[in-house]
Amino acid sequence: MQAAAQNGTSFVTDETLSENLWLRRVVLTQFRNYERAEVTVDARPVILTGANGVGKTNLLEAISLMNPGRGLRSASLPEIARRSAPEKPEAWAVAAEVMTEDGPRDVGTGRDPLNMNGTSRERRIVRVDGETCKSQQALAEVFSTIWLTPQMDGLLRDGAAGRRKFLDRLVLGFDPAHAGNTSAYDHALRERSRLLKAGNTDEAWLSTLEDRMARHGVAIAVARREMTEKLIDACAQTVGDFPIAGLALEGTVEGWLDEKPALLVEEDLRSCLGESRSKDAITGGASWGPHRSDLLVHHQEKDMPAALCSTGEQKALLLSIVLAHARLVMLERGAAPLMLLDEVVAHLDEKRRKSLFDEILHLRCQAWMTGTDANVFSDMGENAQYLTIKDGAVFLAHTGE
Ligand SMILES: Nc1ncnc2c1ncn2[C@@H]1O[C@H](COP(=O)(O)OP(=O)(O)OP(=O)(O)O)[C@@H](O)[C@H]1O
Repeated sequence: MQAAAQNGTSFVTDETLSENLWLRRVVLTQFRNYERAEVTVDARPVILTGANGVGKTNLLEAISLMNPGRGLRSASLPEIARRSAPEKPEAWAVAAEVMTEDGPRDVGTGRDPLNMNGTSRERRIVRVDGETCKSQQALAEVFSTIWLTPQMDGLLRDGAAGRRKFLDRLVLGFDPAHAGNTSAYDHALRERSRLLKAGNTDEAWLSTLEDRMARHGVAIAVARREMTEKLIDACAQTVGDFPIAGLALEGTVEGWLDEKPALLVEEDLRSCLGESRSKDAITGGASWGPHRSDLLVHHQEKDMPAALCSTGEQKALLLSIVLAHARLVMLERGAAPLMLLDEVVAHLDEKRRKSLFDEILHLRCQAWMTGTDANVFSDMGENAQYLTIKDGAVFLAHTGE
């Protein structure tokens, strides 16, 4: 496999490249349109083609679920189960063999047939190397994944929630504990809102929840700040034909961290939450905390906020950030993250497409890329492997020219 960028200027050199990380086998059971499908591949990038609706995105979604969170569609557990009317949605599972520096690892996830209640409290099962794990964090410890999908096209234009989620996924690539902090914070925030809305003034319970929000919230803000700082440097060294994305993290808690140590910021957040109870009881949510922060993105060369850029320019900015992140993960964890690029390539012009392929090959990243037309991937030649999907089965298509 080719290991050097042809015309990129990546700061990841051949000396810093080490073992790569890749999926060798993925098995889907009762997952969306798949009754059972098995895919075995090598370390090269994977090109997935097929007609509309054959299940390309579903396969990427299955891979994305082998990470903490709700996957690339933010789906609920019952929604994913294969609907084969008149039966009701049931259990589903995804399993994979991941090749890592430490050898092959087995990861798996799915809906627990013994605990299917369809409520938000239902949790998916996570298994790593045959052991059932207490939290999804165990998945992030094995490998990290980053994705871009057509649903993310409005990410730089729409509300801040999507950008926070995007940034949190980038943080996870470095810090598996971030998954625990975000879910503990969200849980405490929801519980506090519920109590306040119900007019409950139980001081001890509210203080406990606000203490949790302060501790996990400041940990989230610290991690997001560190990630943004690293990304600012990495984005400045963009490769090939991608624009430089200027980044800034906007948020009150992040601002406090510029001025004082994390422990004092925790105290400030705790007391602000305590003081805003009556207001929050009326407005819902919480007036303070990292759930109100935003990742601001700017097109440096045009000196233009990303939201005012064209759809193609916004996509190029997002890819520029994702590639910068992959280079950072490569340097810090020794292997680039898995990349899931759904319907991304067809929308790039030829120069950018080539830059993307060069960087993917340079980083030895197993990128899974989908499209309806295999021709747009022809520059990959034999550096990639080609799969096609038909009638719920995945086949090896051809080896590229
Ligand atoms: N829970 C489910 N059970 C059965 N089928 C489902 C379920 N959820 C989605 N599907 C079906 O899976 C099919 C494949 O969807 P998917 O989004 O993966 O297609 P795709 O190949 O990416 O298509 P496109 O090229 O149009 O983006 C769709 O026809 C959809 O209706």
